[in-house]
Amino acid sequence: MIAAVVVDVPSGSVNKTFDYKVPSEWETWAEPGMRVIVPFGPRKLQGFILEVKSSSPVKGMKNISEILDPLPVLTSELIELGRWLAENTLSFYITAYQAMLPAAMKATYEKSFQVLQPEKLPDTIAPLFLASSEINVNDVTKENPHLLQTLQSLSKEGVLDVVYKVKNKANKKKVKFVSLADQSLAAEILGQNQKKAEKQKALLNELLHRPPGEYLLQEILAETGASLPTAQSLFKKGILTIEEKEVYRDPFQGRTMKRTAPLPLTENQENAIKPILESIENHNHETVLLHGVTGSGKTEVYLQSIQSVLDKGKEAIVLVPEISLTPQMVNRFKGRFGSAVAVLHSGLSIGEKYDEWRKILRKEVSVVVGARSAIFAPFQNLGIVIIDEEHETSYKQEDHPRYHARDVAIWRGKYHSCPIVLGSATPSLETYARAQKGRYQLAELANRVHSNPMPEVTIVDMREELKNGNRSMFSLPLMDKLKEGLEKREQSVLFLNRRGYASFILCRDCGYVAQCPHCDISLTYHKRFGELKCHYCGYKESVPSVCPSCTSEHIRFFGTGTQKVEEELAKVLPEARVIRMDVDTTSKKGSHEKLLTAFENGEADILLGTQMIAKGLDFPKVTLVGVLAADTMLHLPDFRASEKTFQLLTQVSGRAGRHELEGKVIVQGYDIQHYSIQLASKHDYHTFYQHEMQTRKLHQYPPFYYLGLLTFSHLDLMQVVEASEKAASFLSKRLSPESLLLGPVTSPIARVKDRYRYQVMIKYKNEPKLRNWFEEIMAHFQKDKDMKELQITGDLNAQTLM
Ligand SMILES: Nc1ncnc2c1ncn2[C@@H]1O[C@H](COP(=O)(O)OP(=O)(O)OP(=O)(O)O)[C@@H](O)[C@H]1O
Ligand SMILES: [Zn+2]
Ligand SMILES: [Zn+2]
Repeated sequence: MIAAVVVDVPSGSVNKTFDYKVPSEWETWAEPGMRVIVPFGPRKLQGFILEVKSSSPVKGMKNISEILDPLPVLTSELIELGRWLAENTLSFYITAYQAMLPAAMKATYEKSFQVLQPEKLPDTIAPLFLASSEINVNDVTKENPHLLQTLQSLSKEGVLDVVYKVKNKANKKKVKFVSLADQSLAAEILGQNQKKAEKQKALLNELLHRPPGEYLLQEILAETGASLPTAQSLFKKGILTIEEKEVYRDPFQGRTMKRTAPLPLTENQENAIKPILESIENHNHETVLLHGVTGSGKTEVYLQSIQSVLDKGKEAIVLVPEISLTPQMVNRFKGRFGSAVAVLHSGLSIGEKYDEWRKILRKEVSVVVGARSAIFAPFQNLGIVIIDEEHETSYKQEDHPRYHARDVAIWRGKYHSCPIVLGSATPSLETYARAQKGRYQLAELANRVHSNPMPEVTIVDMREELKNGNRSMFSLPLMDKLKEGLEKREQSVLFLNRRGYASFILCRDCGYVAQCPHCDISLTYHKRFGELKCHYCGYKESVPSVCPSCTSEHIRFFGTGTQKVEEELAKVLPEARVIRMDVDTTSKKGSHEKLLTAFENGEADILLGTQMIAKGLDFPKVTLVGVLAADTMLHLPDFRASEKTFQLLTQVSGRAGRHELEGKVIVQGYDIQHYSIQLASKHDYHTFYQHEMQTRKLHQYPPFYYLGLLTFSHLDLMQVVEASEKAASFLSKRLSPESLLLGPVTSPIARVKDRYRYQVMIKYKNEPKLRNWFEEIMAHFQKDKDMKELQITGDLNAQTLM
């Protein structure tokens, strides 16, 4: 039997399978999708069996060294998906497969020296091998780096051997369980009148009073004050059984979840769920866009759709952006489906993630709630995928493999003939446009549940405030409302948009922000060169000392941090209790949850935070939402700036007045006339969509064009310029006349880790060979010896140009 194996070397020359012999004793065992260890040159590497076959034209095949899994970890579906993924994201097969599995399953490699001829060891080296005939290369490098060269030459002479080992990080957690082995013996000991057996008796007493069965040894010891040796001596006497068993690390241990029952759906929800249920019922693939305003009850529609999938014995994946994967969110799913739910997110330890993932593989759960990579959950009977907040940019992975979870979901939906539900209050333009064209079905929830009104939004012009002598970061209307909330004992949320901070220049008198004359994009301030620059076309100008629009001298970089806001609050509202949530206060594990719970329990009046408080939160007592700098993001060098601003303002406003109490939103900013702010305040997605589509069309951006992006980086500026120019001219000779080639220009982040970055951008509608051209360019420079240090990344559907 022959196994075709893809090995763990992410490189163009080995981006294919290699044939290995399967030793006859493993023939009944080896299957596609299993991890194996194989010899590769002098090394041993981890790999995946992609195929087993009976013959191979290859001569002198080596044997597989080891099979790591008792069962395939990649299903046949995932093997196929990995191929598609690698080809469409221009990444290596091995990278695609590794992205589908928990990090714990990726091998680490160890190299060590082993003594073959001890008598030939020189005196300088011999002491190293006193304790063992083998030493780890890493230990040598750490402790005796000067000996490394000698060791290497000794291995060339055959005195030492170099041994390569593959280490598996995936470890299972084992825990001891205890039970009574002999009830009558136990009773006997309890009856004896021995003083010193006090602890033994307590232990036995505890077990005798519990229903027969096994219990965590740790727990019984803690309960009775007995020690491990006490238990062990009872085990030796045959009174107890102690057994080690594998357990899952449970990040939700000890938490009681209130079970929830399905709510009777409103008429709107009934209409919205119809196309989803139909797709489930008819067993056909359909992508449904669930466009529902904040608080319209989208989650209940998800829950009931999942229920109908589970009723059919199938499984469900729910994707949630990392940032809104809060305990509150998870509880809504665990509360409905209990232990049938696995959770995958980056807050879990490597071991916890591995355990959650194995529950899926072993079919012990049927619902997964997780961030982007949960889309690869190895379900074999998938019945639905739900992507909540589908517009979130975090669904696109900005590293190899550069996949978008939405595309993977739709691929899997076709494979399993099941519905994909994209939910959002502010769908991405791409998605809404597809729904308009009929490629997706559109289901709308235009009102909040029980017709709660959308909160009233007031926009405050901070230029006016400044003119009237208010130099504080809080406008008068916001101060009034904050005070009112305090008096009424209601809660407020203050949101500070930190992205885009200090990178642009703003006139505090007229709101002027410097724009590129060619690209409709704000210019970015480069402090080092004292200039303003366009990251799309390379246009630059020097920093003005007075505002070009109103000649004011109040032209400066803009920015405030949450900490500063907190200090200000303490000055103007000393009686307010404030919880601050930002990267600093939530870095410790569990702190995120602790802060939210404290706020929910009414331990604070004001929740102050960044992006991380914008989404998914549902607090009944929140009546006021204040947005401190609504327009900062507008000036990022990003063609999605308006869309992101609209989305964010809508999400933040959605936190107010979701229950009985009426909500109010105050939005502060300088550039408040901008349509994304004006339309968000009116909760008018449709007009925003129309307006933004026109802008995108005019400037040839998605969804009218796809963006292809090649990024080059090199330590040497000349090399990177040369390579990117060559690539641009190669492409310009081949692209169809409808496509546009822009660049090469420096990347928005012009240098990372001392590497200069350049990019070439292609705006295209239909360029079926673009993938091949990108591959050709990459292969060309890989062969070029002078370009060894050059790195190229390609993206056929870039979401951002950073
Ligand atoms: N059919 C229903 N009957 C009664 N209450 C409902 C119903 N559906 C949803 N709700 C309640 O309405 C509130 C808002 O619903 P939900 O959070 O699902 O909205 P959403 O559209 O997901 O909001 P967002 O996009 O802001 O997260 C929740 O408290 C939910 O329990
Ligand atoms: Zn001005
Ligand atoms: Zn420009």
